[in-house]
Parts: sequence; structure tokens; C-alpha cells
Amino acid sequence: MTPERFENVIIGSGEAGKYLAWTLGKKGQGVAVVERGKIGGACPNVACLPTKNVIYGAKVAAMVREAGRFGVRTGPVAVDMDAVRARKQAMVDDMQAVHLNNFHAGGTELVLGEGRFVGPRTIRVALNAGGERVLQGDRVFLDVGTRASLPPIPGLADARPMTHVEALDLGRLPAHLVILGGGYVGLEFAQALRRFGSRVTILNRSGRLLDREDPDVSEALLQLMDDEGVEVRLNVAAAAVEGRSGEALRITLDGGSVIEATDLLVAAGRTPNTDSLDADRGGVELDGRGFVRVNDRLETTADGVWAMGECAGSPQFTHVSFDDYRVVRDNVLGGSRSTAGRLVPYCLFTDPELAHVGLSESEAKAQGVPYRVARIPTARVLRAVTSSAPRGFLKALVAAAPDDRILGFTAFGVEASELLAAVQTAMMGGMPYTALRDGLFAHPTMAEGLALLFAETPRIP
Ligand SMILES: Cc1cc2nc3c(=O)[nH]c(=O)nc-3n(C[C@H](O)[C@H](O)[C@H](O)COP(=O)(O)OP(=O)(O)OC[C@H]3O[C@@H](n4cnc5c(N)ncnc54)[C@H](O)[C@@H]3O)c2cc1C
Ligand SMILES: NC(=O)c1ccc[n+]([C@@H]2O[C@H](COP(=O)([O-])OP(=O)(O)OC[C@H]3O[C@@H](n4cnc5c(N)ncnc54)[C@H](O)[C@@H]3O)[C@@H](O)[C@H]2O)c1
Repeated sequence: MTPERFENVIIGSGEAGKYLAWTLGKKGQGVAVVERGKIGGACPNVACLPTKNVIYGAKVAAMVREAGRFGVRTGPVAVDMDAVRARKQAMVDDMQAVHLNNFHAGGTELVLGEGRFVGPRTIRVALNAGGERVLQGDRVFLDVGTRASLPPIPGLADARPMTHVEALDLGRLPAHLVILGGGYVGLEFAQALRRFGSRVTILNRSGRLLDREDPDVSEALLQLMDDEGVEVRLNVAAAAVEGRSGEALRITLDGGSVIEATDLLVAAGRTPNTDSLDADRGGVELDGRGFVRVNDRLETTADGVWAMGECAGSPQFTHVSFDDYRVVRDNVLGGSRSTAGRLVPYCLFTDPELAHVGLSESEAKAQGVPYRVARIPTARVLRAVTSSAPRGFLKALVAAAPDDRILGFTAFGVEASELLAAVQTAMMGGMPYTALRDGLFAHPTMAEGLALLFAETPRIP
């Protein structure tokens, strides 16, 4: 089959792929985007946005139950999971329409099917509708993302556990949900499903929740889960699973104890979607874990082939994929942009939220970076007091004196995700911590807490 030639072939329509397609298309370049699944990738369909939609529904359920505390009387509260799903799906459907419209407006050719390399910059697509096409790009861009990993536990695959994809489409309330993994996906779903009314147990292999964060963060999240009625078992490994998720399950742990449950959600990290790509036939090297090897310009080992987003081993957040798109866009269009040294903020959308940017205390210690710590309880911020939401803390890492730069910031508490941007902006501008300490912030806002926080920075290292 003679290949069809395009200036640009993009595999995967996720965050990085779609923005690159729309940008190059608008510049009048020929672009083909190959997508085997949902148009627009994980974020709008099965990840960030639908989870935040459902989490907000769970917050409403929690607030209604708590209404009495605020002097509001309600009747008996019931959760309709079908309506929760319908609200989520309506948002996802609206976004699908926006995506399709953008693809059409940009003059991009959307090729629905699975692509794999058959030669340098040459992709064979097994079309979802049947048949195949062979596309050759002057440039090829990979944005194939990752999927939920399935740990090799005997009986796990046969139990048909849910991943985040199925959990977002439940339409019913699990009686007892077991979640394998106490990371981002596990914690966000655990709290939401518990608030809707499920019994929830988290089984986490490591000894801490969100184990890449500082121990005080893991401890605070453990306390939150405990207060919400989520059972957390740390340092446990499932040795075998029997039964079917959605019906009845027996999960045997190392050591022999057994947990009986009705539903199982696997949230134990991600596996890159490069295993079906025949990357070697395109001259594209993968690392030992299957991520595409790239340099800091996101060029792969093959001439004219770039990789972006999670498949390129970038931090697993949508805003990072978006920044990868900007790095590639600028490099392709004649500029020079690198991923090196970029500041990566992130938020965990539990209630309250966890937000972080820059160095953590553990990282500073490991890297031998001298620092000062400022820390206050969220309860000192009057805005949090007005909302009866005193849980959590604000913590900043400042360089050792006389260097007054802010090295890192963590907030666990109400509005943490919005507060994060203020400190990140100061960090991007290279402002000394004293600028925030002495800043005049509106009252009563959470930002006011930044003046309180930075006033706690020790003057001497
Ligand atoms: C439950 C959950 C919640 C999350 N919440 C957040 C959040 O709140 N904030 C945040 O920043 N991040 C969040 N993330 C992470 C975020 O979703 C990802 O980092 C982001 O979507 C990754 O985008 P990407 O560009 O790497 O590609 P993806 O969005 O993963 O897109 C890759 C696309 O490639 C397609 N594809 C794969 N192989 C092929 C092939 N061979 N041929 C054709 N097409 C192919 C796939 O179908 C997919 O559509 C969440 C993740 C999960 C799982
Ligand atoms: N709010 C957000 O931005 C958001 C939300 C969800 C996901 N994400 C992204 O998606 C990524 C993947 O999320 P995730 O929760 O799947 O992974 P994760 O890496 O955050 O957490 C995985 C957890 O599973 C545990 N684990 C691994 N194998 C296990 C096993 N066999 N049994 C029990 N526990 C096991 C690990 O100890 C770890 O605590 C995150 O790292 C994050 O970057 C972001």
C-alpha cells in the first residue's frame, strides 16, 4: 500500500496531541491525527474533568449531610448514582462536541484507529471501522498516553476490576469498594465513593499514602481518610483475588488475612501505551519501563519523531502535557524551548485539597539544599474559620539566609489549589519571601494566610 503523505502525523489526540494538531492545522499545515479511543484523550473523557465533576457531586452530598452544623435543616438524604453519572456524562458529551468542532475548524484529518510503526515516520492504522490506512509524516508526534496498570496478582484480571474508566460510569453504589493503591486516583475516588455512601477500604503497598510527598502530608491524608470513614491498610499486598468485581470478591492478603468486598478498583500507577506501537520499527527507543526516550526538547531517538505527555515520561498531569505541546510547538516552528528546570505544580482534589509546587522538604534534604521552613495550621487563616474548614496546614520552604527565594510550597486545606498559583507566581518572578510576608492581601481571603505563613520564616537558617 502506498503511504499517504502528510506534513504532520500525530498519534494520540490527548492534551499535547490535540493542541499541536489545532495549532499546526491553523497554520495551514497538513495534519493527520490518529486516535484509537476517545477523542481528546483521557483528561476530558475519563480522567481529570469527569473525576472533578463526580467529586463535586460527592461534596454536595457531604455538605447536605452536614447542613445541620450550618443551621440548615434538611430531610432524609439519598444519593442517585445514575443522576451522578448523567451529570458527568452531559459534561463529557459537551466537551466531545467542542473537540470535534476544533478538529474540523483546524482542517485536521482525524483518523479513528490504532496506529503502529511499520518504518521510519510511517504508520499503519488499523481503522476502528475496519480496513487500514498507511500514513507517512514529514514529522511524527507521539502522544499515546498511559493506562491503569494491572498488578500481576493471581485472579486479579479474572475478577474484572474497575479502573477509573469504569468507576466513572458506575451508575450504582458499591456496597463495599476495595481500592488497590493509595495514590492520586485511589484517594480521590475513596473519598468520593465514601461520601456517596459506600464502605471503602484502601489497600496500599507502601507504608504511606501519596508516598512521594513529605511524611506530614501523608499523615494528614491518612487522618482525613480516617475521619471520612475510609479504612486504610498500609504496607499490605494482595496475594490473590477470587470472585468478580460488581458481585462478590475475596481478597487474600500476604500473611493470609481475607477481605470480602463487592467491588474492586485498581489505582496502582500507570503503564505506557507504547506496547502496541512497534516503536523499534520506527527507530524510536523506549526505556526499561516502556516510556519513549526523549531529550529535553522532546525529540526521540528517531529523526523527525517527537514524543509528548505521559508516554514521554513527563510528570503525569494534564498541564504538563500541555506544556510539552508548547515545547514541541516552539521547537518545530523554529524556536528553542526545553523541559529542563520547569516548575511543575500539582493538586490532589480531595476535600480539602492538597497543592504543591517546587521542592518538598524530603527533596531538599535528599539534594542537600539548605532551607528554612515556615508552617502554620490552616486554622490560623480567618477565611477558613468562617467556613468551619480549619483542617490542614500551609508550609513553605525558603532558601537559607541570606538567600530569600521561595523554594517550595505545600498547602493542605480549603482552596489550596487556588492559593498555590499565588505562591507559584512569586516563585516564577523570583520574588523574595518577604514580598509575600509584607504583602497587603484582601480580608478575609485564604491569600491573607500567605502573609501569616511567611512571617514564620526563621530569619537565621
Ligand atoms: C482518574 C484520573 C484523574 C486525573 N486527574 C487529573 C487532574 O485533576 N489534573 C491533572 O493535571 N491530571 C490529572 N490526571 C492525569 C491526566 O489525565 C494525564 O496526565 C493526561 O490526560 C495525559 O495526557 P497525554 O497528553 O499524555 O495523553 P492521553 O490523554 O493519555 O491521550 C493519549 C491518547 O492516545 C490514544 N492512543 C494510545 N495509543 C494509540 C495508538 N497506538 N493509536 C492511536 N491512538 C492511541 C489513546 O486512546 C488516548 O486518547 C488524572 C488521571 C487519572 C487517571
Ligand atoms: N489530581 C490529579 O492531578 C491527579 C488525579 C489522579 C491521577 N493523577 C495522575 O495519575 C497518576 C497515576 O495515579 P495512580 O493513583 O494510579 O498512581 P500513583 O502512583 O499516584 O499511586 C499508586 C499507589 O499504588 C500503590 N500500589 C502500587 N502497586 C500496588 C499493589 N499491587 N497493591 C496495592 N498498592 C499498590 C503505590 O504504593 C502507590 O501508593 C498520578 O501519579 C498522577 O500523576 C493526577
